[in-house]
Amino acid sequence: MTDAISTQKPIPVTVLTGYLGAGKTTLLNRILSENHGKKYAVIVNEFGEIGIDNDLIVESDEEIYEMNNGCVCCTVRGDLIRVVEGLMRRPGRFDGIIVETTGLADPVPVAQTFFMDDDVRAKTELDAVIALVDAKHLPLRLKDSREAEDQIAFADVVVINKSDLVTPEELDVIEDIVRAINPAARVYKTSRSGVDLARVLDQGAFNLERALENDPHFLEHGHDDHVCGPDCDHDHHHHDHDHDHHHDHHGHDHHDHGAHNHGAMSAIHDVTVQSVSLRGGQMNPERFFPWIQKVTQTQGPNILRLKGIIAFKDDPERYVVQGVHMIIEGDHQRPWKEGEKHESRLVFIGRDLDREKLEASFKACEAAA
Ligand SMILES: Nc1nc2c(ncn2[C@@H]2O[C@H](COP(=O)(O)OP(=O)(O)OP(=O)(O)O)[C@@H](O)[C@H]2O)c(=O)[nH]1
Repeated sequence: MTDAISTQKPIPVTVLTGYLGAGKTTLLNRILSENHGKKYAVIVNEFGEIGIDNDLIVESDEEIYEMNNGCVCCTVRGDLIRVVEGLMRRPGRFDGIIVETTGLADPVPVAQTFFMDDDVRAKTELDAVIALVDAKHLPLRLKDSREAEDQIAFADVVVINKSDLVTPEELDVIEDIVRAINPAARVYKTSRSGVDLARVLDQGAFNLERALENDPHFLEHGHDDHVCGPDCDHDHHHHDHDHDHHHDHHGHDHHDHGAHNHGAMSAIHDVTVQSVSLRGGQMNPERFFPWIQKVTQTQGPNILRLKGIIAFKDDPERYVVQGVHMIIEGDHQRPWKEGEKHESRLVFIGRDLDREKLEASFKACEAAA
């Protein structure tokens, strides 16, 4: 038995990184939907406590493991090792592992995970770190977030996404910027994360030598304080330890691998980013749509990301709303399932958000009983 495991080919691991809203889940959904004959185990990590990301992943047979209680690049790294070790105990079940990190994560510690633990190191192989870039918002991001630049710098493959939102000239400038930050990466330009999957999966692209050139301490243990600090918790302002992750949807094999965050915040991460999670009942669309328009128009610069699942009164389907700064989009997702609670959830991630005001005005969009 042990021999059977030890002679197994290492499982390739793809890390999806990229700032909030750049298109990681869109790419993940393509990987899960396209007919490539392979099975992937997916590990998702998100920022914000009410677990909406998982609801935005397409239904598939794949097993999805979520880690919501902190950022994968710091507090939940031990969890990542445990999840991967658990997966390794079931050889043959899947062909690869995909890790979708939060938009605020530093990919370096995530990549290190696959070299740190002997067991994980023996059985997995970091295949490639893929960074998604939002072509429209990159210039802004480089001004306000070190994470955005770090993600590009460390990637093996950079997918410049949302090319539909910029002119061809602007897109060329974005490509130049990306190549200046990371001359070694393979770069693709897409909309809707429509890169050929053969260009992102099974790349054998992760280059340890380059990682060591960039950071000679890459393989050293106890390296955490390099970027994150041992106590880092992005969600520090407001984490209410709401562990209700709606485990039953999609019929996925969900595992809550939440690490509990203790202690003080590291000063190195972008501590100005906070999330505000709202819950409400059934909404009146005539109130909700003008409200969300107004919020994004007036507070757009501060809203790095918004996403929600809205229950409209008398609507048999769930409505998904998503946004990055002023750009929002929404659509029906699927019918409410029998017994599923018709409630609305909305998460804002950004800076200087007025929690009380958002809460009260969201509540005011509820439909009369
Ligand atoms: N216009 C346009 N919108 C896009 C494109 N790709 C994705 N989007 C939209 O951008 C929003 C964010 O996309 P996601 O794939 O959820 O981004 P993400 O990186 O997973 O976001 P986080 O997990 O919150 O960091 C969604 O509303 C997408 O539908 C694109 O190429 N063009």
